[in-house]
Amino acid sequence: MTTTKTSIPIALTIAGSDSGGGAGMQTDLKTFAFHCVHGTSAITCITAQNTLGVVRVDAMTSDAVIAQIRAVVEDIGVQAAKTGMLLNQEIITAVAGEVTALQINNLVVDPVMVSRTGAQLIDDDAIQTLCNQLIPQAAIITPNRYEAEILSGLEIVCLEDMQTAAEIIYRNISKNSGTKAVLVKGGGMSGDVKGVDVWFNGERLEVLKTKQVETKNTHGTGCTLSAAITANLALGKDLWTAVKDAKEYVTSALSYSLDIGQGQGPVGHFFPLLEK
Ligand SMILES: Nc1ncnc2c1ncn2[C@@H]1O[C@H](COP(=O)(O)OP(=O)(O)OP(=O)(O)O)[C@@H](O)[C@H]1O
Ligand SMILES: Cc1ncc(COP(=O)(O)O)c(N)n1
Repeated sequence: MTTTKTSIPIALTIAGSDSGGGAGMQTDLKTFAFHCVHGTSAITCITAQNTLGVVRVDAMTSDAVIAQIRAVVEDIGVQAAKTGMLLNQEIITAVAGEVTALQINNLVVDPVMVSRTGAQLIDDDAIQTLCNQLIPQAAIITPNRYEAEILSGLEIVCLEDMQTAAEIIYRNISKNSGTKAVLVKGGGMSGDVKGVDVWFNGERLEVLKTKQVETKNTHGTGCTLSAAITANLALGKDLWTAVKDAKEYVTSALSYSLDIGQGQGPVGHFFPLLEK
């Protein structure tokens, strides 16, 4: 029997584990797989979590996180990477150092701070480190409504606020960095703006709108979106196309969200295989 050598783009997720399989690393790897991108991972922490919320968080040591990133990059190599839940200052400093040292390009930073269920997913003193050390190395950052409020210092209640926040965040981080764009996500908004995102790249302010999906099962939408952007960058798409296509993907996955557990279920990553 002859074997075929298959080449495939590689993406890395640096994120926390969600035992419920709805957010974090598990979601990232499913999203990479859907896009036919080989997924690699560096676990930052282990959450005991389900559709109702986060019960417990255990951090990895920063040395363990560094070793995972090096093991992947030095042997396999990555075309794109994303960060999710980084939890504490030590881990953020370690990840930022490795991104610089290993020259990891096409970095998507999902500045995970607060979960949809209200659980705090980062230590208070770590937010400044995230802003100073990691975010400036990102090609794009993807804050949700609450993270955008923290990063911009603005209360966000309408589309105009989202637009102003995107501009403020971009201007704050682009001074000394290579960050190309900010995407403020609207899953946490209400009314007509729910599910509407705002993109700003220093020149173009765009509103990204697909269809609004009526579902309570939205756990992990942010992780899915940032992982899909990462997969698209690994596939060689330009940043804007990567974001637009990722937005379409998350909308389709939301349309097939999974009614599991007693709380907020996850999205259906492999929707073409699911029967309505
Ligand atoms: N009901 C909805 N209908 C359509 N799109 C939605 C809906 N809810 C969220 N989205 C989209 O999902 C993506 C993720 O945004 P969201 O604001 O939910 O991120 P997040 O809060 O980081 O997600 P999570 O923390 O749940 O992983 C965005 O593109 C957003 O517009
Ligand atoms: C490990 C991990 N990473 C990220 C999130 C954010 O996702 P959500 O806001 O949907 O809970 C999470 N809950 N858990």
